[in-house]
Amino acid sequence: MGKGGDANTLANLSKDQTKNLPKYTWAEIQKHRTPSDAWIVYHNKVYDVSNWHEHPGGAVVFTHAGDDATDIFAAFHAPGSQNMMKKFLIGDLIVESVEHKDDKQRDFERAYRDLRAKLVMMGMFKSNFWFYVYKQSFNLSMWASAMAMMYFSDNIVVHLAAALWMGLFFQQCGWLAHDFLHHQVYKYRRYGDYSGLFWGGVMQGFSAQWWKNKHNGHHAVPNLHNSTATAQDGDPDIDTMPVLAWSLKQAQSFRELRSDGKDSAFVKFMIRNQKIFYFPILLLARLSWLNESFKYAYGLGAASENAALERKTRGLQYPIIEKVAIALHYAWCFAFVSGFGRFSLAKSFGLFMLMTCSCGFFLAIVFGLGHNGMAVYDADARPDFWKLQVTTTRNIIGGHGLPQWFVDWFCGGLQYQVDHHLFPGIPRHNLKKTHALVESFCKEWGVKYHEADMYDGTIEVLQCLDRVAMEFVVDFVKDGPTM
Ligand code: HEM
Repeated sequence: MGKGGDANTLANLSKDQTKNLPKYTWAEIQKHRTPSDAWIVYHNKVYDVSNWHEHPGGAVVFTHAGDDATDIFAAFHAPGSQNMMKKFLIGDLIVESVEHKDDKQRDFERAYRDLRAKLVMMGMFKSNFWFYVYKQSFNLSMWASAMAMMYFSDNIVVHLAAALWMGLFFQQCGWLAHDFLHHQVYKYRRYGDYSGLFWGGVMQGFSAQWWKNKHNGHHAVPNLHNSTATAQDGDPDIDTMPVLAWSLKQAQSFRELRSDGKDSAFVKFMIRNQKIFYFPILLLARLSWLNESFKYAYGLGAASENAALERKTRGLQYPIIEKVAIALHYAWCFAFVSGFGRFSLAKSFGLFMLMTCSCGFFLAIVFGLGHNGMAVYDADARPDFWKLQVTTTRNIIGGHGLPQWFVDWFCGGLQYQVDHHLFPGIPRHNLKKTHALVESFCKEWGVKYHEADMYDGTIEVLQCLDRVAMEFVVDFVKDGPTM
């Protein structure tokens, strides 16, 4: 194990390519912002990636069409990937035309790129073999103990406890698959994919490629709204309409889909009461993800047009393994919830729902704490990479009776959500050290960094839902007929 990050990549590229290339203004770059007409900027060079659906990272490449992708590129790629960029190079950016950046902003960007290089030099991107041996052994022992409880006991209380324990096991598998599929663990990326297919597919029931499409998209544009209700240029994780809205604009977004331009009764009811529905929706999250994964892996549909297009044009990277992994998952789950053939259908279904809903809650509460109730941006108003990642994200700390060691274990590294978003390739055991540098960097450059414990963070999320619901109600009351 062990790998280095992408410290400084420009130098490798440009030697024989800089001469006689067309020069483009920033205004020109911004015109090419759709998948069929997509230009991106990387270290002041311009690349045309229009219709490049075969990109090994999938549709996420289009999230930065018409924009600067320098930092998001560094966040995702293995050293050496930039060599593949040559064939897309079409010109140079006229740096003076980038009017929205003053000298202070340029210094800031240089400083955070230097910080990244410093972290690479410090070995923060290198994983610890024994840490992951320990985490995987612990997870396997959770699985084996839940199976044994169901197999050996005839006591219903033990069966219920086993289903809950399995729900927690699924959550922990989610964190392991997350680390592997972000390529935090192995230098050789295929090993990370295989481990992700095991922990995410066989054990957790999710399609690895479905997850990458959704999760990498989220990382590229966290808390960014789609420009229209049908557009695919926003964060898929906050694409929760018509049941939850994270801003007034999002709450109103379904109007444009109706001929009368008004909100449906369903939207009005859901958004008005969204604070109440938040927890029940978390309980159902895993069911929805299982459904999306199954459809994606077996080619039966996709949750978004973006995912459907990626599935159609690129296919699955591991077509057989993906399908077998999910089939194996349901096979062992069936044995587990049926008490190895001893239980009635009703009891088996009840146990399935208990482990599925508890896992949904355990996973989604951490995701919610990570981003919900933090800043949301319109696609057009996206700030620079660092400010976007930091201001849309919340770290989770111990508090209100929950000790830090429990938070660390339960959140699986995502308690350092801010640091993880800035450097998704850093393995979780190095995030604490990384965090110290990130926090002081934010202080030095005046970027608002936020953390809260699980209780306070959840209150912030509910307050945000309530605030948006109130704004929405005021808005449609203002709009409607006088009573
Ligand atoms: C011309 C531009 C680009 C080229 C040539 C390129 C090339 C590649 C290559 C070779 C890989 C596979 C090896 C690796 O993971 O490093 C990859 C993966 C990836 N790329 Fe790109 N890329 C480009 C732009 C982008 C952009 C702009 C984004 C994000 C906005 C992006 C996101 C990703 C992601 C998330 C992966 C990892 C997928 C996985 O884990 O399987 N790429 N890209």
